[in-house]
Amino acid sequence: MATAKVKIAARLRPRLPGEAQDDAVRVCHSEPADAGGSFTGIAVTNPHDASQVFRFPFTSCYDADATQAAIFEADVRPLVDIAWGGVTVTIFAYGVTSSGKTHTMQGTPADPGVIPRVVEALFAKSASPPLPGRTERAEIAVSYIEIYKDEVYDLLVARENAPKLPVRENGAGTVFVAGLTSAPIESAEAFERVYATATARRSVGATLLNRASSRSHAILTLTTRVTTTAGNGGQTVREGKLNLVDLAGSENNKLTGNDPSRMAESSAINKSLSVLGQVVHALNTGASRIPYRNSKLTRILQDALGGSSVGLLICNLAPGAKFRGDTLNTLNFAVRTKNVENRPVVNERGGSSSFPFSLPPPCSLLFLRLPFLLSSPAKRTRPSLVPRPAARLSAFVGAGAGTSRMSIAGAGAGAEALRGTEKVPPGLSEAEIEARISRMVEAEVKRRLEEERAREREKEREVGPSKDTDSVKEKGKEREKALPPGLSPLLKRHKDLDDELQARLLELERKFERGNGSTKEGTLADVLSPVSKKKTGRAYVALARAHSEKGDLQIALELYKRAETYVPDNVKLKERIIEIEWAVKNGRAFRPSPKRVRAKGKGREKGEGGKEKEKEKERAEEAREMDVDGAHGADADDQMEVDEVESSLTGRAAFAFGFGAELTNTGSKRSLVALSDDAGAGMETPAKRAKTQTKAKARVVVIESEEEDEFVPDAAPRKSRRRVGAAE
Ligand SMILES: Nc1ncnc2c1ncn2[C@@H]1O[C@H](COP(=O)(O)OP(=O)(O)OP(=O)(O)O)[C@@H](O)[C@H]1O
Repeated sequence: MATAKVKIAARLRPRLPGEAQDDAVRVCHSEPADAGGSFTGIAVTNPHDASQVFRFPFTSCYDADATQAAIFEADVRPLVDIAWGGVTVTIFAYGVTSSGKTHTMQGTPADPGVIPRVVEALFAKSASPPLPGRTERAEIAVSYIEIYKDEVYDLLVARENAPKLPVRENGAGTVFVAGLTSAPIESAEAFERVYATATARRSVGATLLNRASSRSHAILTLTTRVTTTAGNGGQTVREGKLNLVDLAGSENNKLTGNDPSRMAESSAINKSLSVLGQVVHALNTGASRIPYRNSKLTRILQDALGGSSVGLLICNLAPGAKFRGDTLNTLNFAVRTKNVENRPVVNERGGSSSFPFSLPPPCSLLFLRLPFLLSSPAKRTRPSLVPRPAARLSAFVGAGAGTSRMSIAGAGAGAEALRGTEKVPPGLSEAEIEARISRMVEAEVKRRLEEERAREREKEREVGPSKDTDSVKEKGKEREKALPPGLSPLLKRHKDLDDELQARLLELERKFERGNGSTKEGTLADVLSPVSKKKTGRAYVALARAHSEKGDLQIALELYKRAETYVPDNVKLKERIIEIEWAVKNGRAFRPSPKRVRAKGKGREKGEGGKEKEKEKERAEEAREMDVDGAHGADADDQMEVDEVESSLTGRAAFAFGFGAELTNTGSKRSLVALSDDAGAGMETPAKRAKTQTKAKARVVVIESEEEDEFVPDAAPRKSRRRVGAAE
């Protein structure tokens, strides 16, 4: 079956009144490129080094002057034709808050966006005459949901009557929203009325960046069913679908000025976008488990990412340095999404079609005549299409016929192991089933890690004198002895790394030297708990740092990339990788690592010894600065969960970076003070925010006076750092 990659279109919105004019983000159309040839795409000046420009090549790029019609004609209309032919098409608008997603998808009555234009195009198609000798009957229906704080609501139903809808999977593996209404529409005008009423129900709120900011993800689905009757009476039915998705924007809570209730929304938005980034990352790295189930958004969009849909990602960009960090995240997400491959199928029944017929989801077949605009909602019927839990679980653990995406390292055997461990009584809720599955996976991973450790210990016993000593001190000495030359001083300096982390470092170093890490790690990372992933990522970062200190940039790069497998959302890590890649590619020395900027006079130690101590702390804390954060040890799991949530709440953590960006040098300069705008997002309580603001002020002063500081770490204080500080 043919594959189709997700297409990307990038659109830069015009400056809004009050926004500063600068060239930080530019649309380039066939501009001369350094290596000859021409470049079309988006160019962004590196926030940390004005002499570098990141280039993101895209064939479809729209600058601030581009019209809604231009985007529709070039990128959307061809997809309408495809959907009409019986294929599922998903178009989603993605970008930071206030970047123009709703403007692009919805538009205004005077300047309609993608959605009204698609509807108009569908009705134009239904009115066009069929081929000679045939008759054609077209039916179009709409459904419309919003995902608000990870709950699904039907926007075609008045909110007070709209329950949270469950997301289900049918026997064919198709994910659908159970009980969702699907309203037939007879004309573009009828659609306008339904759409206007439904859109007014969408959760919208004011933030500092957008007076009408979407607080939910909205997915409008247009289902088309075209029945063609040939002269001999033979009939074919083609059913296509257009999912038009207006995602809520990732939010930097420093810029949005969100109050606590907005922050709760923001948290849900950023979390689901983070999962979206993880899904794309998992698809790109060929992971055996794609985390679709980690959010309703990704579960519902499953078909669009790695499924049977044709996809278009409209990447909305806000102009200027203020949004530059988010713009880079958006573009890197786009670069990664560009590599996601789908396998579209044509949904056609009857006749002599040579295409495979795939069963459409039950809801889209309903074409319910809905009384929702006219009569009492109590009379509405919501057919339950919920499969029996036991059946779903058996598919989940590999018993079904090819419908399961879930597997753990080692596939079949693991599935067997899981199957044997828990029986699922009928009548369990979805949440209970999920919880059981998580427990089983965790248990299985733990078992495997223990097995692996036992094997390692066995091997060590075989090859040399026993390293099993009673005291932790002696263990440490053994490790230092076993380290490759040049690394022992590193571990000495890293006194604050706990015993477990040191063991990991050693283990990872050995694995790396043996060159057997990569493929296995890809699968391990799939199944490790978030806490374990973070610990492993942190170990890799510390090791990478050691190699970069020795000047082994290539090895350091490799190790940083491995760290990324475990912590794919870590923005600072991605930035580090980009910087080293650039240094390696251009044969340059790697820049000094980012300094932790401290307020003058606070915690700063004088003299050479003080400086050295400070430097050591910086080295030891790099893993934490990389946001591979958290306290150490078994008792720290809660803390790490908190840190993980905090990290996912920052808009910057929400996206998976890719490395499609091409870096070039320019001679442009910019003010270092402006970095404070890009310094990253933090999701803070009011008390924490007050502290952060105080720190941020101090930081700006330091930046002005320390010209060599190019890197500003997140200002938000982290509990793990405080804990380390207390131990020092
Ligand atoms: N291409 C454009 N031309 C003119 N105005 C635009 C354009 N794109 C966006 N805008 C304006 O920018 C503002 C923010 O746009 P919009 O609400 O579409 O952003 P958004 O990405 O949907 O934000 P959020 O995620 O907060 O909902 C609006 O006032 C909108 O009218």
